[in-house]
Amino acid sequence: MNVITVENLSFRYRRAKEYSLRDVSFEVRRGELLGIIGPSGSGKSTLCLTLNGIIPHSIRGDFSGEVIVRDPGTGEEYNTIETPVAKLSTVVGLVLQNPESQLFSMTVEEEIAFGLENLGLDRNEIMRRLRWVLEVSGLKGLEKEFPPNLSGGQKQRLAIAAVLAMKPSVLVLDEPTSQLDPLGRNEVLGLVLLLRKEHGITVVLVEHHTDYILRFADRIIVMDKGSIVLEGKPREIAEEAETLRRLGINLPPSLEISYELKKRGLISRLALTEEELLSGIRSL
Ligand SMILES: Nc1ncnc2c1ncn2[C@@H]1O[C@H](COP(=O)(O)OP(=O)(O)OP(=O)(O)O)[C@@H](O)[C@H]1O
Repeated sequence: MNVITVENLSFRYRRAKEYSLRDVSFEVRRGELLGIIGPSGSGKSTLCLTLNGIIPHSIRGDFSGEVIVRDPGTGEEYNTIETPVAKLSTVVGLVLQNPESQLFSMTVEEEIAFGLENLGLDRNEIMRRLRWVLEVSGLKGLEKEFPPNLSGGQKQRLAIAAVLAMKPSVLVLDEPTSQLDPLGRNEVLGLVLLLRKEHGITVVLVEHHTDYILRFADRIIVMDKGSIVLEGKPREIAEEAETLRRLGINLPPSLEISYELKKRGLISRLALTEEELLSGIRSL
């Protein structure tokens, strides 16, 4: 079942000369982790903003095509053009690159409760959801902390927790680790995996660390100049290493090395991870 269906979507920001999205069509399937990669300026962030209606409701421009969001709980479908962002956000939660742009409360728990109060939920339900997201995001014990005092990884986990509290079926994360050190990055990506595996949340993840996407995504979309240029399973995308390189996408060392070995006929299978590379080399 598709939770999001994008059909022939094109978008040009107001006053921009060029289209940032050009005739983009794809679907997000329930329960999957869909990775999106592409060079800078290829339209990844713009695409994320269309998935919960921020484009075209808050950011305007020339918009054509459709984004249909389906709530897997109720089976209801929403065309983003006709549905307010507040409604769409209960199905599709969007986490931006810079967590600070999403945090504005005095304490961690207020930050999480804020959106819930706006949903008009009763006190008991707010407390239930608050306890749940604090637990899963690993922020328990930090309820009274002032968000700017948190580490980078904790801030981003708080931004995810605040979105998660709305109980979305789909989490869209736009380069959530780009501002983080490797420790923070692992914290955040670990949380994303946990949400998907243990809480059945569908994930759309834009990430320039291709190693993570190749290792954990079920499917990958590659964007260039506002269009989808490749789509497939990680192994299919890895086979296109030449194209990825040409687009300026960084390949993980295991893929670079195994690609060269395979080209020379030394191994038969590309390595998506270091473990796969080592076992390929051992069998040489
Ligand atoms: N608010 C805006 N107004 C006008 N043009 C914009 C705006 N935001 C982005 N663009 C343009 O749209 C195109 C796609 O940008 P977008 O940020 O979606 O790409 P991206 O793949 O997310 O890049 P990055 O990896 O650097 O974040 C770029 O040419 C960019 O300059």
